Amino acid sequence: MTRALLRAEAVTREFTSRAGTVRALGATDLAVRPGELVVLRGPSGSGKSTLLSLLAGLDRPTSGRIHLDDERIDDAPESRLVEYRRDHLGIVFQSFGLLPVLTATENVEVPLRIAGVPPAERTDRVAEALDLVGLAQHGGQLPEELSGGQQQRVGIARALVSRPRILLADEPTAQLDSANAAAIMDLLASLVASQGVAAVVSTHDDSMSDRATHVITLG
Ligand SMILES: Nc1ncnc2c1ncn2[C@@H]1O[C@H](COP(=O)(O)OP(=O)(O)OP(=O)(O)O)[C@@H](O)[C@H]1O
Repeated sequence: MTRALLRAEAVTREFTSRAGTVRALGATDLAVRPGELVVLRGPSGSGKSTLLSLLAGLDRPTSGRIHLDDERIDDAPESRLVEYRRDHLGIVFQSFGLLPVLTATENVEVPLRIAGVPPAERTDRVAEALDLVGLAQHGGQLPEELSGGQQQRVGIARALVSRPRILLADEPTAQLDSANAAAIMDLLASLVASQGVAAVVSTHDDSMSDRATHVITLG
């Protein structure tokens, strides 16, 4: 079996305030390989967002380890985590995270502009990414001119356009009706398999677990 690309071992996260200590995430193991979709499920407050933040290097565990290949990222310097996010991660947001004044094409182009990809290559890669999510004909539309499901497709195209090795999504279907939610999960599952991305996706909705390679239940 291919080796795990991203691995968490016995990670926990506690937050301490004057009111006391809250255990946001109990000891959790996770491993995801290229082409796999790991679904995180569990009730509200069970630690799904906390775990995704740790995997994204946006927060650090209280105990436990996180590896990218052979490299520990839980204790890596912040400068390395910035590179890790830039070079390896695509992130899909619950509320889509699109810039309202930019068209679908321009939104998808943003990560490539930041990465300094030349204009001609940007055009090709944005067209390819919009095509992958079934929006080849909608690139000129603003987010407000698209349905919620279409906006999330733009969000997925933007996450994949930089060809990340890892895709993280925190409740990407929470703002969609059940038909659109199912369509987005099917799309994510097929893209993960076809693009060979290692994906970790959280959801409240147990029916989404059908698309998973592995399911991790928190809480
Ligand atoms: N910065 C923080 N300080 C204190 N407590 C926190 C912090 N972040 C999260 N928590 C607590 O940790 C627990 C887990 O939160 P988290 O947001 O990870 O859950 P979740 O499973 O993603 O929930 P939801 O499904 O509602 O998004 C909750 O009890 C939350 O209140």
